[in-house]
Amino acid sequence: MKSEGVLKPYFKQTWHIYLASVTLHAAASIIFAYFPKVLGDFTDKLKSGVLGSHDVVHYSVLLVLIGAGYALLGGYGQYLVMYVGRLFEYMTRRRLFTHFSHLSEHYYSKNGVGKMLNYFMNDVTGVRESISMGINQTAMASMLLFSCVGAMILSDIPLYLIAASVGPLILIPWIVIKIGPIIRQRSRKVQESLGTMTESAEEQFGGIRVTKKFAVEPIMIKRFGAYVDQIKTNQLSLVRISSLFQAIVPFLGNLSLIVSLAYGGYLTIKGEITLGNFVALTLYVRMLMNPLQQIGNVINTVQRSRASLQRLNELMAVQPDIVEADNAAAANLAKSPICISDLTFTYPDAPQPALRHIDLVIQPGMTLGIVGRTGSGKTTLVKQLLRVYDPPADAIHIGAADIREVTLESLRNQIAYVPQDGFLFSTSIRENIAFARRQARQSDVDSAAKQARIYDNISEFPEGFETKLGERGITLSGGQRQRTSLARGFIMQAPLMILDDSVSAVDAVTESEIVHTIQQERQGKTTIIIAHRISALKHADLIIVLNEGEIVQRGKHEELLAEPGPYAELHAIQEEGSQYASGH
Ligand SMILES: Nc1ncnc2c1ncn2[C@@H]1O[C@H](COP(=O)(O)OP(=O)(O)OP(=O)(O)O)[C@@H](O)[C@H]1O
Repeated sequence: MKSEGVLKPYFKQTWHIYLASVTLHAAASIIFAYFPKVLGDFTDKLKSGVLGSHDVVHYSVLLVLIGAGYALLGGYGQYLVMYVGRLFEYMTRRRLFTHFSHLSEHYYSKNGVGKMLNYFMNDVTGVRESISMGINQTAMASMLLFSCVGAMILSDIPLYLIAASVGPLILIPWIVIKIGPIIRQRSRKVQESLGTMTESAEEQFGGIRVTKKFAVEPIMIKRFGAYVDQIKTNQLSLVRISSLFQAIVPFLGNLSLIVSLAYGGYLTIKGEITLGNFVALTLYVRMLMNPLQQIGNVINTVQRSRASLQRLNELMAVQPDIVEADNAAAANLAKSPICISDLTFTYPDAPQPALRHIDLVIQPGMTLGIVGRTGSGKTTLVKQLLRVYDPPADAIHIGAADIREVTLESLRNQIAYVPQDGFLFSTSIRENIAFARRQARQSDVDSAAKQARIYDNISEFPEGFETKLGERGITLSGGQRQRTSLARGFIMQAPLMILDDSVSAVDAVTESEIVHTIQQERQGKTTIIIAHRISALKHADLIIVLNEGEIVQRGKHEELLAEPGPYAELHAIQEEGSQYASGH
């Protein structure tokens, strides 16, 4: 699959609007180029004393028509190009978001959210400026240049006078070529430092509670201040070169004006050109200044946005790590066993495997418990079943099919994965629970909430299930959050439910109620429970103990208790703890 980049699909859709806009700009510029000619003719008639009152009316009407035509055509052309510019932002942000949503977890673990936001905001806007303001001004300016030079050549103004007057202006493109790359390089530095600051801000806002608890605000402020300082330094260096550029261009324009006034004035006094031609020449030179300056500005903007465009195109070219196989077929997790054989998995760039030689069969309908110390590979194992990371070929089969040849949609629709820290969105509790089942009835939401033992808490909120969470709403406690995301898992009634330490933040009594519900509600359906507390999984049909990516023990609760090993040790520690807690 080849990426089309961001501009190609956009221009495919909008080229006719651009064509209309450029045509309107061209027409406006041609009309406007008549302005000095009309004034020149007027001056000549005035000077030769043949100007009658009907001539005054004639010239006035002509000037009004030129002004109105320029404003109407140019204005409408401008509107069109601004309109398509906004369309670019809209289209590109939508495409970027769709693309982001297909990228794998691995991509996100390597690229911070701040970087993504930077792509979304600054880069898209930067490119939009180039292709709306840039194209608009380039079209307008080049047409005006073309028309002015054409009109001057067609008039009686001698070519050598035109050449001398316009000469300094010709230096402008040279200046642009010299200074442009420096501007581009400095601008890239500004963008990079902005990206770093956004990333840091995002992380620090995310971790603000931790910062406050540890009272380390001054350190964080200082660290953030360093990023802001870096932006200031980079921006000042950009401003210096841009200002130099912005100053040289008008200076050259004024130089042209001085030459045309001095040399043109001299030739007029000598009678070699008419006064009308002198007036027209100075007006033309004045008129040429703006478009040339605009072209300079546009080149500046385009230089700056080229880096943005490059970043966006590179991003659109990133291929998701997990892709659907051509021959992918839907899996049926309700009927097919999951067979894991000799699975060894290493994270990209990791020095050693996170899972080693895993052999396991998960029969449909069974409950599997997974225990193990932190970092032993529990989450990694279930992520392989979700294909968050792809396992090696032939390592996991669902029925007869390799999991890599199963459609992602069928897999993810049939698995309810409840992580330890399920993310809740800033919307109503109802929408959070019915996240994967948008059409769920209220009765389904109610029963999922009851199963997750969160129903009573929600009912106590004045707005019940419509209570908003997050920035614009209330904040749930850690345990309430966990149970809300547990309800989100229950409502799916999926053939496979994975509880990844999903009741770690609830009290022991509630946990045992939830475990009891799981046993009842999920009879006949496959459930995987990852837990640190043995009480949460001792009812499982099979329990595996992971250590450093390997299965070191497997069996039922009683069997594992009977053999010496980490399971019995963990049980002893937890039993001791609970006896101590209950005062025995
Ligand atoms: N995205 C990742 N990239 C690289 N290494 C990772 C990634 N995620 C986890 N690991 C590493 O893989 C190993 C297993 O991690 P995993 O999250 O599976 O452990 P876990 O048993 O679920 O731990 P916990 O009980 O703390 O949740 C750890 O050494 C961890 O550092």
